[in-house]
Amino acid sequence: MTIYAIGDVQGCHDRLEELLHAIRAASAEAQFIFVGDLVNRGPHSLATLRLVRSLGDAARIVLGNHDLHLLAVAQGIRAAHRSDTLDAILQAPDREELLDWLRRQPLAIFENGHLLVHAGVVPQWTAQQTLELAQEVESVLRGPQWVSFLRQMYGNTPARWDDSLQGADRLRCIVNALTRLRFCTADGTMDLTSKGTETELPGYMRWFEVPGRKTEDVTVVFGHWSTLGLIMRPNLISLDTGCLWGGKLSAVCLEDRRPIQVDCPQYQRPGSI
Ligand SMILES: Nc1ncnc2c1ncn2[C@@H]1O[C@H](COP(=O)(O)OP(=O)(O)OP(=O)(O)OP(=O)(O)OC[C@H]2O[C@@H](n3cnc4c(N)ncnc43)[C@H](O)[C@@H]2O)[C@@H](O)[C@H]1O
Repeated sequence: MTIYAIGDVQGCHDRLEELLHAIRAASAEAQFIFVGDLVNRGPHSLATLRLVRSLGDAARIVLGNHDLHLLAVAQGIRAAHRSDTLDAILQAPDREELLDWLRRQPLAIFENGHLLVHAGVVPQWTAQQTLELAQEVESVLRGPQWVSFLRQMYGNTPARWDDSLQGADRLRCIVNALTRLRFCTADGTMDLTSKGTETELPGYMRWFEVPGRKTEDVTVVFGHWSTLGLIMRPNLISLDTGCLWGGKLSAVCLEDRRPIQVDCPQYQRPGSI
């Protein structure tokens, strides 16, 4: 089975259609794993959601922070941001089916030696532990308490994972690592504010450059961090190539690591948000 991981689409539906076309030209039976942030800030979030859902069993996704943001806005828990492009989804006749489908998606997937998450993994977590912790959040999102979970999801604390964390703090820490992490310290303390490629905060580094992180034995595939661009290392693939910002939309074949990219017009100007 040929599987392509696909980076952050963020509502760039037409670019996604072009990318899927290019992938299928290379491999007609290809399957897809999206690394999250299907929606928001780009022009066609509704069409993107419908397209990915319509792929059925051929597509899997992990949830990103913008996908969770959509769920929270739809429940009236968060106000829409001025740069949001979610209105068409919120007004769509199939809104409930789409949102119900979205909230049942995982936050981490393991596929043939690859761990796929939206943003990152703290250094203390093994791949197996990451999947188990993701499942804790997934079961809440799929269950009757999902709206109250979203109410408690926001915030940057606790900044450091501890196995003894309980309740909302535990779930928030898991969500923040999997969907928002960029920089952390060697002991896994997260900085959830810096967005560039480097941080000047002493002791903080890119999460995937923490020496001895426990996911070094698998290939972690992630999106979220558009300023990094495409990174391919033996045990790492970074896939958000700034489609939204006038970069590219990228896919990488998990079997042979062949990248396929399409160029994107600039929908948002860097620095304007
Ligand atoms: N538990 C939780 N707690 C809090 N919030 C939660 C949450 N769960 C979900 N959320 C939600 O998360 C949402 C987004 O938060 P934000 O903080 O707004 O978004 P982000 O995903 O961190 O950054 P962004 O989307 O700008 O990232 P990118 O790498 O593309 O871009 C990064 C920067 O790079 C810049 N950039 C891009 N391309 C560039 C280029 N070519 N040159 C220079 N700069 C560039 C851009 O200007 C941009 O500022 C919020 O709506 C919130 O509701």
